[in-house]
Formats: sequence, structure tokens, C-alpha cells
Amino acid sequence: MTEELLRAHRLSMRYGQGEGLVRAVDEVDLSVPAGQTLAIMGPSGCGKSTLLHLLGGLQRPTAGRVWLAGRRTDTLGERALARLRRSTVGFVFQSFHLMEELTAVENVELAGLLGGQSPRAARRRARYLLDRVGLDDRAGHLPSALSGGQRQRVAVARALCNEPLVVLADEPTGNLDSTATLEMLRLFEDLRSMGQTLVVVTHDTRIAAVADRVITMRDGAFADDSRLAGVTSGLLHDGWR
Ligand SMILES: Nc1ncnc2c1ncn2[C@@H]1O[C@H](COP(=O)(O)OP(=O)(O)OP(=O)(O)O)[C@@H](O)[C@H]1O
Repeated sequence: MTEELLRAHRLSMRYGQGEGLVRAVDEVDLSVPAGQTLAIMGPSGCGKSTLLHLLGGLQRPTAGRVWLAGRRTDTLGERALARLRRSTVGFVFQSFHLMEELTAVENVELAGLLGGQSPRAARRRARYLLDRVGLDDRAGHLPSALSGGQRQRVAVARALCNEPLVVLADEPTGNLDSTATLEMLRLFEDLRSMGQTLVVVTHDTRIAAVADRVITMRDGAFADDSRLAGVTSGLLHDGWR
């Protein structure tokens, strides 16, 4: 049986109350098996980012349960949750979130150091991953000297630094031009073929088109959940490890 990496049961996130109550995520049930590439789509404000944050343990739900790599996270203490997040999840954000005063390789390396790698191992892995995302010649550059697409590739390398079980990406191409978006698309296809579990919130139908499964949200709930038959990768490949 395929391992279940993410699970949500009647997961809810509400903001405000009374007239101002917003059901950002409304009793969502979800199971994401290892190796699946899941795209979450839907109109602005339907709850995609909130759901991603709840799944990755960046936010606590107001109701319901969530499991990450078999561990329930909605009841986990802050420190244990931070540790679990660091060892199991790689995040990629629309606005990159790189440290501006660190070079590309240092940005990736820092994630490894925080994840408990030795300085040597973290540097080696950072260089390897920058090479894999096609940025070996930019390793010593500060983010300010990189294009948006290059910054996002650094962010993907950083997300992979601790060999996460799942990569969660929140509109990773939202700030990119079409050439950089296509590069990111190729990168995600590559990750998918390596069996990397990936959940991507996106408005871009090209990204969604390479996913195994596409969920469309509306008003905090799932309006459509389509699994594209026969394309689930499920391959476990050590090419990126
Ligand atoms: N901190 C907050 N306080 C109050 N309401 C919030 C908060 N964060 C999000 N919301 C509301 O929750 C709903 C879902 O927001 P969310 O950002 O998850 O949507 P989204 O689908 O990711 O939107 P977009 O595609 O524009 O990024 C929206 O109505 C939003 O205004």
C-alpha cells in the first residue's frame, strides 16, 4: 500500500465571527499518498493558501485534524511541530523568501544547517542541488543579482535541502514571466518523475496540467477533485537524494 504523507479530516479554518465570519477552509477531507503531484486551483480567496499552510503546519486549524507523515500536527507543541516541519516539508513561496544578504549557495546551505546537517554536508548538498536546478554558475551570487526565475530555482533547491517527504509550493510561478514559468514547469516535471510528493497551489493551468490530481476549491471547500488516470508516478528514484 502506498504511504499516506498528508491527511486532513474535517479540516477548518475560520476567521472573525458573526457578520464578519470567513470560512477560509471548510471541513475539508484530504489524503495525499507518497509520490503524488497535487495541484490546488480555484478563484482568489477560495482558501488555497490557507489550506496549504494548515497542511504544512504553518497555521493551526480552528477545527478538524491534520496529519503529516503519519503524525498528527494540529495538537503538536510548537517545538515538536517546527522540528517535524523541518525534517519533512520543503516550502516554496510566490515571493521566494530568500535571505538577501546570503548568496544562493548560502541560502540553500542554511536550510541544511538548520536541518542538522554538518557544514560540509550542507555545502556539498547545496552545490549539488544548485547544479540540479541549473544554477551552478550562480552559486556565489546574491539574490539581488538573480532574475526572478533564478531566485525561485534557488528556493526550490533550498526546499529540497533536507530531503523533504513533501514539497508544498504556494503559487511558485505567480511572480515569474513566461520563460521562467516554463523553466519552473520543467523542474516540477523532473521532481514528479523522481517520485517527489508535491502539492502546488497555482492559478497556472500549465502547472496543473502536469499534476496527477487537480483539486478545485470554492468557498473553502473542494468543488472538484479530478485524478488523471494512469499518470500517477509513484516512482521512487534516488536521482535527487
Ligand atoms: N489572517 C486572516 N484574517 C482574516 N481573513 C483571512 C486571513 N487570511 C486569509 N483570510 C481570508 O480567508 C479567505 C481565504 O484566503 P486564502 O489566502 O487562503 O485564499 P487563496 O485562495 O489562497 O487566495 P489567492 O489566490 O488570492 O492567494 C479569504 O477570504 C481571505 O480574505
